[in-house]
Amino acid sequence: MLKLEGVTMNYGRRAAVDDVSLDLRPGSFVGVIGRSGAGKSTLLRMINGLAQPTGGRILWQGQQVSGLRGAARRRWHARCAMVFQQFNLAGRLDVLTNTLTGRLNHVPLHRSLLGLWSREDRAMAFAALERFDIADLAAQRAGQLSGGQQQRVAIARALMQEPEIILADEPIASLDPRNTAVVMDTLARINRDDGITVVCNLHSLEIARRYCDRLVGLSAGRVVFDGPARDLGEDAARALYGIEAEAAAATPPQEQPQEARAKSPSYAQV
Ligand SMILES: Nc1ncnc2c1ncn2[C@@H]1O[C@H](COP(=O)(O)OP(=O)(O)OP(=O)(O)O)[C@@H](O)[C@H]1O
Repeated sequence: MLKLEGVTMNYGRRAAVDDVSLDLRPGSFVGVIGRSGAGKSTLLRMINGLAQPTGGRILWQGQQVSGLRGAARRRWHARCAMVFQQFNLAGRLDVLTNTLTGRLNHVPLHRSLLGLWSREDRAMAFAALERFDIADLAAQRAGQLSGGQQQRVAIARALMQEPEIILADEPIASLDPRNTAVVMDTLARINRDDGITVVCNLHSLEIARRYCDRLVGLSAGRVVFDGPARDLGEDAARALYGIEAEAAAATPPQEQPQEARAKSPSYAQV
């Protein structure tokens, strides 16, 4: 169980996240929704430990994971992987190396610095890439891939951590509708097949409704909705998104033109 107890993040006198208490069941697929600035990213960053709450605490399986330092914090990072909107891959490195960096918390530093990955780690990385239909891209530079391919590499890298939770911060915000479906299907697969808890910040209400078994709606840092997607009525959704309601209800935006699209012959592969 991931438990948040009165979690708060103040920036100056302003609360980005305000007294949030939640119990998230292991193996669930939770969508965090709300308008821009509602506190979604801050909430995920606090769960992962990239930011420390100014109030309250976060527990995983009964153990406090907020306020950790040093090795304990690094161990929590390994169990709680993060996927970002902009993929955060090393664009000049090949796909296989990017994927292997997910093992950094499992191998001695000198081995990773020298690129001395074990045969087992390499096999694991190939298996992860194969699972997401991108093993044929293993030798390509990550920066040459399409957005959808890069996000699948980022998810493969996250899996290499052998995490219990994946936190995805707007993972589809830079993708076109087709890649949006591929990436969301990938997250749904690892949630369903591996039992990994997925907490996903989403701007699109339609996508959140389609994929998540539970929605948490934030407004000005506070939880204003918490329940199954089917319980979120149109009026509540409109109140949650305010003037962004039309955009949130629509299908996701078109992918931004990418440098990679022109350069990479593999773009057509998705
Ligand atoms: N490092 C920071 N310093 C000061 N204020 C911050 C910081 N990070 C976030 N905020 C503020 O906290 C509030 C919540 O931001 P956050 O990024 O969590 O929202 P969000 O719901 O993820 O928005 P978006 O969908 O636009 O990414 C915003 O008002 C933002 O300006």
